[in-house]
Amino acid sequence: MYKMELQLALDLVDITGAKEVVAEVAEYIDIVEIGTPVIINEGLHAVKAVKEAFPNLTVLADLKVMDAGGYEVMKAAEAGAGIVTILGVSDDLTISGAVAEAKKQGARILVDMINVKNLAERAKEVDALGVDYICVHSGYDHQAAGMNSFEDLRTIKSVVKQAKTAIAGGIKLDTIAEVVSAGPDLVIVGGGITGADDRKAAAAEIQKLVKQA
Ligand SMILES: O=C(CO)[C@H](O)[C@H](O)COP(=O)(O)O
Repeated sequence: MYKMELQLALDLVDITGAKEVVAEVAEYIDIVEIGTPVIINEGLHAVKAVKEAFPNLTVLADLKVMDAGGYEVMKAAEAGAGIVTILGVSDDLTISGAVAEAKKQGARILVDMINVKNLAERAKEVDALGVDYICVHSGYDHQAAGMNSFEDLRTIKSVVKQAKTAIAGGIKLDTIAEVVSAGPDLVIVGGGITGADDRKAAAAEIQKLVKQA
């Protein structure tokens, strides 16, 4: 049965803060992302700590790997990551190395298409490499310039045949309905939950819309 998933992205916290936020909203999310800034600051210890504290949640390590795909995936999976991110702009060898290692480790690969220029063409290529998710993403710098990835989601949905599709970047309560109606398999929300006055209520409301899809 088709079931859209919700991922909480944690970017601006340390390990203690990450565990506090997840404790508040765990019942509403399917996947918890340990964001790139957290891993830069804390290392893969953050992935390990969150997985140990919430063993029933899938933990995504947002490593945004660009090279040495197999090695990086191995280390993240050993720390407890169920999903690891690789950049779509990486070489095919990096992506296929990551996919092969993920298979060995029982983990999955999400390819982040941030800053990919030839989106439809690259999405087709990445799909053929056997990745699990292909994610369109407006990063913080794009968001600050008023951009989003809603149209990009439609583009990849029209060409991707095997992988699940995902969307990230600035999704909030006021845009979640539009995102959901475009039909991604995975919706990634960071600040829309972590920056809300009532994080639990925001997560509950976003989850409701995601699960109604
Ligand atoms: O990967 C990221 C930034 O590079 C973020 O985790 C992603 O954009 C989701 O966070 P937000 O909803 O706050 O934009």
